[in-house]
Amino acid sequence: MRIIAAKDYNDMSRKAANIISAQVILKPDCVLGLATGSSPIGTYKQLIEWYKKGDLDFSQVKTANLDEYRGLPKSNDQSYDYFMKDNFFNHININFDNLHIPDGEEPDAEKACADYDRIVAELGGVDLQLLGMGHNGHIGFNEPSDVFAKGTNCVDLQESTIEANKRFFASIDEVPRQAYTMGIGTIMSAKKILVVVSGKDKAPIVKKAFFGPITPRVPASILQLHPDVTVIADADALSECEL
Ligand SMILES: N[C@@H]1[C@@H](O)[C@H](O)[C@@H](COP(=O)(O)O)O[C@@H]1O
Repeated sequence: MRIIAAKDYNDMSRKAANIISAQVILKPDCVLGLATGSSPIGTYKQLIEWYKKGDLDFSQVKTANLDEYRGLPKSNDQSYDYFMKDNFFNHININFDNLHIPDGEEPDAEKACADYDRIVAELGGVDLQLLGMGHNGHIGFNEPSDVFAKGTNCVDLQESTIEANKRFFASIDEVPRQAYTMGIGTIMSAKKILVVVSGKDKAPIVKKAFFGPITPRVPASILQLHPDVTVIADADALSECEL
């Protein structure tokens, strides 16, 4: 695991965008695993800027997103489908047929999860997986648990996650209670993983996840076992670690 110290959120975002750009330049038809949340927004902004300058071509890139709220229509501005279009896909020359996100509108959880596992398998796996991390160490929406989930699964969101995400909804009652998420097994099978993390509020979990014991109680801790993980964290997020 490489831990790269960034000065601040913008520096973290530029460094992460550089790594994604290199992936797209080296393999124009790569499969990017993408994430939502506030952590990767700056990375997407930077990639859009470089695309607009003519430095990047996404026309052959395929994507697979980590997760989606169960039961939220795609048209809802808090769905991850909407988020990805709004923050990234609508601004680059990506082919919309090549975009994949778990189907939050599919009420049959077993079907939604099996379909998504099949889609990711058909893509031939993920070349570069971008990840943020929740305050409890969740990746995608894989919440702390007794086991590491292998494939796509339907999760009950923890109170702390609902609390953290309520800022995006009109009220806490509107935050969905469940989500479909790519499993830890699938995340771990990505060829490369890039984690972006920033802010003082993430400092305790950064220490636990990347320097503590590997346990499903801190889902991101399993990344310590992956052969090619780069964590880009800003000074605040690293403030409790001795590097
Ligand atoms: N499902 C997403 C995760 O993929 C994301 O990593 C996490 C952290 O979000 P933020 O980057 O806003 O702290 O939030 C959500 O719960």
